[in-house]
Parts: sequence; C-alpha cells; structure tokens
Amino acid sequence: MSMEDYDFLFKIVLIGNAGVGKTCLVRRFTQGLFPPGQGATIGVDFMIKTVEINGEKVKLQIWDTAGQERFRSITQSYYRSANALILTYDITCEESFRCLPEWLREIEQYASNKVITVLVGNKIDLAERREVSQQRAEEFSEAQDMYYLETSAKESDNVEKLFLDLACRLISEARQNTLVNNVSSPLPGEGKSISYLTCCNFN
Ligand SMILES: Nc1nc2c(ncn2[C@@H]2O[C@H](COP(=O)(O)OP(=O)(O)OP(=O)(O)O)[C@@H](O)[C@H]2O)c(=O)[nH]1
Repeated sequence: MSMEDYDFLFKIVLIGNAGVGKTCLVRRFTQGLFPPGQGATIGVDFMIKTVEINGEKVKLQIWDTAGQERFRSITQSYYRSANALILTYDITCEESFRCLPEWLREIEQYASNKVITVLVGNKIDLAERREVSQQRAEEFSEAQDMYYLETSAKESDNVEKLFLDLACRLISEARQNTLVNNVSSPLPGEGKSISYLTCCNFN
C-alpha cells in the first residue's frame, strides 16, 4: 500500500495504569491474538492497522504507552498529536479506576483540546473479580464527557467495536472540521452514499 492509499489517517494513543491490558487490546485489534505472558511495555510502541469504513480506507496509527510511572515523561510527549486517547482501567482493579482523575489531568495538560477520549474498562471476562461497577464507571465518564465501553482483550469482547466506533467518530469530527474551515469546498467523499454516523454506537 502506498503512503497515500488511504482516505483518513488518525493517531490513537492508549494510556492508563500498568497492567490494565493496553498492549493486549492493541494486539487483539491489530493481530487478532491475545499474547501469552505479555511483559510490561517499555516506553512506547506502535502499530498500524488500516480498516475500511463505508468504503473508505482509514489508517489507524495506534500508540501503546507504558503505564509505569517511570516512563511518564516519555509517554506524555505522545499526547500532543493524538486525535484520540483510549484511557484504560481494569474493572478488577479499584486502584486503576481511582487513578483516572490523575490521567485526566495529564490529558488536560498535554493533549490537544480537540482530542476525543474514550474510557475503557477492560478484563470483563473476569466478572467474578469485578471491583468497579459499570454504573459507577458510566457516571464517571458522563461527568467527564467521555464515551465509555467495557472490553475483554482476552475474549475479544468489544475490542473491534472500540476501535471502529472511534474511527467513525474521528471521521465525523474530521468532516465537521472541514465544513467549518472551508464551507465552500466539497467534502471528501461527497456524492458517495455514506452513512458514517450509523456506525458510531458509543452511547
Ligand atoms: N483476564 C484478562 N486478562 C487480561 C486482559 N487484558 C490483559 N490481560 C492480562 O493483564 C496483564 C497485563 O496486560 P498488558 O496488556 O501487558 O497491560 P498494559 O496495560 O499494556 O501494561 P503496561 O505495558 O505495563 O502499561 C497480562 O497478564 C495480560 O495477560 C483481559 O481482557 N482479560
């Protein structure tokens, strides 16, 4: 595929405490696997996946950051150019949920004010060990104006949905920006029958 062979390019960055499953979510989505004995991420890693949404090629550049505190200064520098952030916690780990306000402060400080943030509660396959109720997380995400989704990287539950819904959101935002910035020029893809809003099911 040549460099230009896509209609949209978006940068998505995963953040959140160590061990919540960021790497596994990325691997599940990009490679369709749940890696055994996944070690902690050192610094930052990235993967690319191109998806087709309503006939358009969307290239997703997915950055997986280390959750460990000691890498924080490295990972912060990746926020700025992110189109979207996936803020992840582990539903079986109260501590990872309690740290969310700290992560939101990081976002406020380092990310663009246009960034789309999705809150993800991972590891729902471990339902019997749940420490954070869905209702609590939903209330938190609503108060912070974030989308919320629960996933299992292990069971491949909602992982595809997470990234594809996010891509749809990003396309929708990009189109709106094009409209606002250049009202007279035709939208990319105008004339095609596109119903991109129909695949945005966060709420
Ligand atoms: N049961 C279950 N375990 C998971 C799931 N996702 C990740 N894990 C496990 O959780 C541990 C941490 O997963 P990682 O993907 O490395 O977590 P991370 O957030 O990338 O961690 P850092 O790289 O240290 O920031 C591993 O032992 C995974 O096997 C899930 O959906 N269900």
